[in-house]
Amino acid sequence: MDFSIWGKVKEAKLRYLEQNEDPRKSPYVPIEVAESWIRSKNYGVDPYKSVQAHQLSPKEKIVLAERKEMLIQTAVPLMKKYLSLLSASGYTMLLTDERGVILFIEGDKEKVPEEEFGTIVSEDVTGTNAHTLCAILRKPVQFIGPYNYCIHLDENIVSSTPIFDQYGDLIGTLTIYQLFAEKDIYNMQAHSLGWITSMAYAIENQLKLKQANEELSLSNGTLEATLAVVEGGLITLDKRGMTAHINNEGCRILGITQEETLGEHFTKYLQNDKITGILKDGKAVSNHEIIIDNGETEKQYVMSIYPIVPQDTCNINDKLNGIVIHLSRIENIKKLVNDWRGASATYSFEDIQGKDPLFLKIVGIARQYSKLYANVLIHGESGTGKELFAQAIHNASCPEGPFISINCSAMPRNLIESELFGYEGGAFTGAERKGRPGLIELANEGTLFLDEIGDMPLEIQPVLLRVLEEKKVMRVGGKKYIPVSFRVISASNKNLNIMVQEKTFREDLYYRLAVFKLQIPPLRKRPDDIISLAQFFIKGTSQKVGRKMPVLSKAAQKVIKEYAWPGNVRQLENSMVYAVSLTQGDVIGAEDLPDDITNPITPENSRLFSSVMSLREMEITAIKNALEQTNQNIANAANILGLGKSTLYKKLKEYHLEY
Ligand SMILES: Nc1ncnc2c1ncn2[C@@H]1O[C@H](COP(=O)(O)OP(=O)(O)OP(=O)(O)O)[C@@H](O)[C@H]1O
Repeated sequence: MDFSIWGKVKEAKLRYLEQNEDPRKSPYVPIEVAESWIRSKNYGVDPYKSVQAHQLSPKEKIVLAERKEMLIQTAVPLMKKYLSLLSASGYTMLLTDERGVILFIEGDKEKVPEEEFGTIVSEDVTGTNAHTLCAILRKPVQFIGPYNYCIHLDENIVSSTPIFDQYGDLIGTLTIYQLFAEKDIYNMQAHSLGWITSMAYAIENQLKLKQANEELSLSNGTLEATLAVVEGGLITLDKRGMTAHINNEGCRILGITQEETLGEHFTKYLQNDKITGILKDGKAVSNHEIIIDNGETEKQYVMSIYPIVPQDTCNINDKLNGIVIHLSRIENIKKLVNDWRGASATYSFEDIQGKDPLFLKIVGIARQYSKLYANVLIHGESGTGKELFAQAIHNASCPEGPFISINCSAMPRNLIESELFGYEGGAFTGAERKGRPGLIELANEGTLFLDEIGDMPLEIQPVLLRVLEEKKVMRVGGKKYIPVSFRVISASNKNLNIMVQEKTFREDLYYRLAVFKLQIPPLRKRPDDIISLAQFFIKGTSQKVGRKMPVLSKAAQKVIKEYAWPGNVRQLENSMVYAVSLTQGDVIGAEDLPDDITNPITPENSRLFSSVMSLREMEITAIKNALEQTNQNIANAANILGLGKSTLYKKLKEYHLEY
């Protein structure tokens, strides 16, 4: 820099200030400086006033301190260090933000105006100065005193350099200035621009490093947080199969701690061919069923494995960096399946109506049973409410678990085994490719309700017994056992004790099922409940169809009280639905009740019907004959009868016929 022009610049500035002579025409004034003088004049800056800086408001200062925290923390220690190294006095260093607001000032304070954090020293306030010009030009500048717009700064020499962030955005300026009168000026000033540009460079590098570290720790934190909330176990292995990461759920599933797994080969805690496979061929595995023994229990999980490959890789075999294993509880999937197939219990103990003392005692016993996780056998005539009790017990003990109901009499014999136990892919002709879990597997952690258990085929009984004893099930055609835990509630209207004596039901299975027994009394044995139950059903039906609840006439009450109700509560419910639908007015008369209730077949009047067979009897006889002729073949019998197979099953159930 040529310091001999000092006086020439001073003169040019005075001519501009006093005679308004265009400074751009002076050969001694750089064009950027001349233009800045013109802007300063237009801003109304007074060049003869020594202190004219403004302060930010206290609130603005707080915001600024937060915004520039990282820059201040990085730059200030460096500035202090450089200043302490300078033996000569008379130096001042200034750090500003990109708008020209002071962030830090340090040095020979006696010789510079008293400025502090938050002071605005921008071009529009203090006129042309080195740091604002360097910010405008986005490059280092060196200033001789008279370049400054204000006269009182004429004796300074200043070097300013911009500071950029990692994205190339201007975030501040670094300035060093000294008084012209100081000794050794040529020598020192020649170096000062070099000092501050290298300092700014060092600040920028440190900032980049800090920012990169911050981003890394943010992304690490995000990853950790994500892995912690992800449902299921997550394990990351490197390409050699060594464990790089495992989340808490993963540890819980495997029954191990992070310390035991990290850096260890996966085979130490999880033996699986699929994992070995993907480490070799890099091919993802999705939804593979797996059984894991965590040292205490064996549980079923669904495992998916994903290869980790660089984003730009097409051929994963060459560049597998590692794999991510995801383990989720199979119960989540089963729950979904059960929700879809409506495998849940709707009734609870509150839904069981009745005030008969004997009946209430049974409800109390059932409540006790629900607290103990043991199998229950419910005996009672058809329609007495056996399933209602089963659902209530289930809901009182494990409402979250599935309630899988199986009607043993309605299930086709040839399908019962695969329905109950499931099957592996290709186990038999017509089996699905991937196989299917059975109802017992789906009942895991819930209740398996075996309705009409007396109709469970004898050949299936030992298999069911084994499942109940060993608490594990093997699918048809399968090779491995799947652990299961469920409560069996079975129901029967047949006397299983007699069936055991007649050897049509296995004794060992009977004792497994009948840990607790419930005997539901028929409706005729609790006459006090008949009218209240009838009214309960009338009310429910009227509400459903949105009409006023009709009253049960005295005559109707007499009829239903005297009737024997062979179909029990179900028959009473159906009769009340019928009566509500038939009644036009507000009263249900005896004539509104179904015929079989008002004119029951009694020993006295049965003679009238003896020569004529009822439709029901005719159907039963026809079905029996067809089954006999076809050697119990349902498909052929249905063919002979001109019925669909499912209709025939329904009728067999309805008439309680064996096949
Ligand atoms: N005490 C009761 N309170 C209210 N409703 C009842 C009661 N008992 C039975 N019901 C109703 O009667 C109908 C038949 O009950 P449920 O199906 O439980 O009988 P079940 O003994 O299992 O019959 P089945 O032996 O024919 O399978 C259901 O609609 C049930 O809600």
